[in-house]
Amino acid sequence: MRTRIFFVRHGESIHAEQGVIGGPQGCQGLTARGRRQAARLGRWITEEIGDDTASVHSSTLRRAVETAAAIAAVGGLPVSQDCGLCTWHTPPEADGLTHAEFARRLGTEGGGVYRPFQVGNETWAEMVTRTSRAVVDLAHRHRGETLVIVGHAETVEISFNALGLLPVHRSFDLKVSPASMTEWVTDQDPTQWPPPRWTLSRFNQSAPAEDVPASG
Ligand SMILES: O=C(O)[C@@H](CO)OP(=O)(O)O
Repeated sequence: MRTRIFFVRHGESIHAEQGVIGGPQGCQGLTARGRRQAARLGRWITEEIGDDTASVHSSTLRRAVETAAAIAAVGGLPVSQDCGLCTWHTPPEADGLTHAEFARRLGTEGGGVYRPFQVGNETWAEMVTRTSRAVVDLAHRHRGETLVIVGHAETVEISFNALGLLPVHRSFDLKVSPASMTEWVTDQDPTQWPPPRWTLSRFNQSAPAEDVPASG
């Protein structure tokens, strides 16, 4: 029994171009380039899935929902949303602010792994637990299948905690590009105790270039 999870970071997004907090209000979805990236990613991932039973799961934020829809559309895959897969649950009053304004209005001293960097924000440890729970629940429900999880830079980073069982605080950074794919695989049962051993088989990869049909 093989269980495979493709973690995808959404395509280029309007909130990143604007440099604002992209919560439910601040996220305006993908840019035109981001939509093209998502469609290309969809064609690549659909090919990689082959004949496996597969499903697509995204965070509830528009940039991830649009990316997931584009991927699911290629192979006619079922798609669902889970707020457990969202990036930081920032306070509502921060949604749509620039990062500088967020820090100015709500920044607080003594932020760390278990304390927030802004008043009312989630802590890193809380997000690791919330996202890991969502990922592990999906692996349980879909054991023996292939899952596409479409989220954020943090969703991909936290796959190292959820599946690789790294400690909550990492002593190195991970670069996760928009429209990238990271793949984890296990031949063990994801519902077993002690936890299964997963293999990180690809990290932060972009869809390969496609042949452009000759015109005329
Ligand atoms: O919300 C964001 O701006 C970032 C946070 O690092 O995540 P992503 O761009 O991947 O959604």
